[in-house]
Amino acid sequence: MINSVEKAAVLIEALPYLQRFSGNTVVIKYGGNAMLNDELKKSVMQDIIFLKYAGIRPVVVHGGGPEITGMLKKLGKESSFVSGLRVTDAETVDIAEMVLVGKINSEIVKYLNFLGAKAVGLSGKDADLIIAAKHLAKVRENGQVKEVDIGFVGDVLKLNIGIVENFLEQGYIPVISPIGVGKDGATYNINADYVAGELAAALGAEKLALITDVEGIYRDYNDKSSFVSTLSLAEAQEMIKTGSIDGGMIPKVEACVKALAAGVAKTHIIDGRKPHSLLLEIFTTEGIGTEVVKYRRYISG
Ligand SMILES: Nc1ncnc2c1ncn2[C@@H]1O[C@H](COP(=O)(O)OP(=O)(O)O)[C@@H](O)[C@H]1O
Ligand SMILES: CC(=O)N[C@@H](CCC(=O)OP(=O)(O)O)C(=O)O
Repeated sequence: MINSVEKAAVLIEALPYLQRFSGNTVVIKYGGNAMLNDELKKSVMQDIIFLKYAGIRPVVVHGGGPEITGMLKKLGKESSFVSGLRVTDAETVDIAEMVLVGKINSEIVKYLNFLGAKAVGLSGKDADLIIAAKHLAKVRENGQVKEVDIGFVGDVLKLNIGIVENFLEQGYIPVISPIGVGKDGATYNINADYVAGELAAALGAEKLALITDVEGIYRDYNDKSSFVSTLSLAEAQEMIKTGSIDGGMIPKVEACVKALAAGVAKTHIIDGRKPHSLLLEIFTTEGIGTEVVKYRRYISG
């Protein structure tokens, strides 16, 4: 057990971060792989509430990939992914919407409210928050990049961010599902990382934190000693090019790139399997995940 002096030291270590971030917006992407255990879910929810009561304005974007895959499986449909994105036919987009908006979003909202927040759920359809356009997946073949149609998968074309700003002004925690609506009237399934990156950019957030189920980024995913705690934007982009960042990590890094380019100060990839990883990353000097920053010389914090 830590003694009272050590307890006070932990609180004092947080002080400069509380001073710096109070009043600022932090976009948190809560990935489906970090929702699979009830204890950890509780720890993420508590961390979000902590941020709120520390004067920060949290905005939550959630995923739910494993739950969508599970529901599709129950209905006899196998899932397939191209460059980390789900191949989404008309039936799949309906199921994705039901799982994301009907189940996961409302569970998160319920949980945050139970813990003492005022949380409100939004899908990209509410007040036309997320206008989407069809995404063409990029596949590398024999050194060439090819575009592939993977169905009702969307990119964020435009965010009508006013509804989120209004809720933030009124003290709510907005909880957003990655479902968008196209100008063609179709519903689009959007990777939650992309939505989080775009929201962080549009809100002028201080930070983007992507909570997932790996420690952070490895230079070589098969070599766990190759963990990197800080990456520059250019290094991260190079790692996508060379293939050392692959699969579900691609949209995360692309989201970081989008946010950093728009002026977000720091982006973080955090291990949701570690209790209170969000608080540790934001309020301690060392942090515990990978931070992706515009330039490596950025002063830590
Ligand atoms: N270089 C890398 N470092 C860390 N993870 C990587 C890397 N390359 C690919 N990945 C993969 O990215 C996954 C995280 O993405 P994903 O499973 O989509 O998470 P989430 O559901 O949280 O969005 C990791 O579990 C890992 O398999
Ligand atoms: C197009 C696409 O891939 N959409 C994702 C949306 C959910 C998501 O992003 O969930 P995670 O964050 O848990 O991976 C999907 O269908 O799985």
